[in-house]
Amino acid sequence: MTLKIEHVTKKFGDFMAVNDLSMTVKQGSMYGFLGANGAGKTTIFRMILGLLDATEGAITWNGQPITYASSKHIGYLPEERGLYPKMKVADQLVYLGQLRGMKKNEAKFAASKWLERFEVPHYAHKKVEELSKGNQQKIQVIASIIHKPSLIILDEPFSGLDPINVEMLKKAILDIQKEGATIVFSSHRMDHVEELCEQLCILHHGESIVSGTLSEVKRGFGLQNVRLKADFDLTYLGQMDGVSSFKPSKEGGIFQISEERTAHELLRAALEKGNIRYFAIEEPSLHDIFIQKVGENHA
Ligand SMILES: Nc1ncnc2c1ncn2[C@@H]1O[C@H](COP(=O)(O)OP(=O)(O)OP(=O)(O)O)[C@@H](O)[C@H]1O
Repeated sequence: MTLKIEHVTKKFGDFMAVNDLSMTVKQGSMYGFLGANGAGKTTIFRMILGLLDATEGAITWNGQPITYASSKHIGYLPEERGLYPKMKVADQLVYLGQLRGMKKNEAKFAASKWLERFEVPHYAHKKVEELSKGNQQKIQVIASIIHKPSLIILDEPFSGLDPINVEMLKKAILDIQKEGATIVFSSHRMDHVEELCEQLCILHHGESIVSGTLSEVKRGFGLQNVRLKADFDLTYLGQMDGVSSFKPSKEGGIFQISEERTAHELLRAALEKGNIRYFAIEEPSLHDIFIQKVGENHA
């Protein structure tokens, strides 16, 4: 069961929201979409789910387009959260579970299990509107996974959650993946994608500007970071041959380099000047890659 997106384009009138996007998400993997506001993430999710028609191209799950009939096997956390504010939490989860083919008892059991897991069992009999935004978000996440879907699409699942709840949700998502689900999510947080996803794509104005496994993306970037801390100002080293950029930090700075020998030259040059307190060659973070690639493609 593979999710395949093949040469998909979406136009709204003359506006190109998604341009010739192709990708394959393997069964049981976790795929992350990164992109600035308006990059096209939600539009792609809606097309995957069949809520929007692609202008061109095809999207299939297990070889077939997703339709209402297959929706029992799909979980979706929409960007615009859509719970019934006046309905009680447990009643709502059971109702939504039943809509996706669960028996009432099964849905009740699953609802209480997830409410416990997300540490909100005491809200079961409260109306959704009485909950804080973050807790409503947790209920909405439960609503999208309660029926044990095999494909789960989460549009910014971490937004609005505090750090404790972010960790709780990450762990839950990883456990669901371990049980075999394929998970696709969007986020503005690079670290979440870096930590969770095997594959990712950076979208910019509806086009994929970087995609692949995390290690392919990092290797393909071609630059590494050298982090140096010293008792003196390192700015002058930013001019050295082989250094493509220098970012000063509190006690030193980060140099971007394309060849490892430049790292050793930097260290040697710095040691000639004075005392070095820290030296490390680091792979680029997704944050570095995002900033650089989106910057290069900025229209
Ligand atoms: N129904 C629509 N009609 C016209 N334009 C639309 C429509 N839906 C989306 N767009 C446009 O398509 C582009 C992509 O929007 P989309 O919501 O997919 O972005 P996104 O990456 O999810 O952004 P965000 O991170 O802000 O949620 C935007 O420029 C948006 O204005």
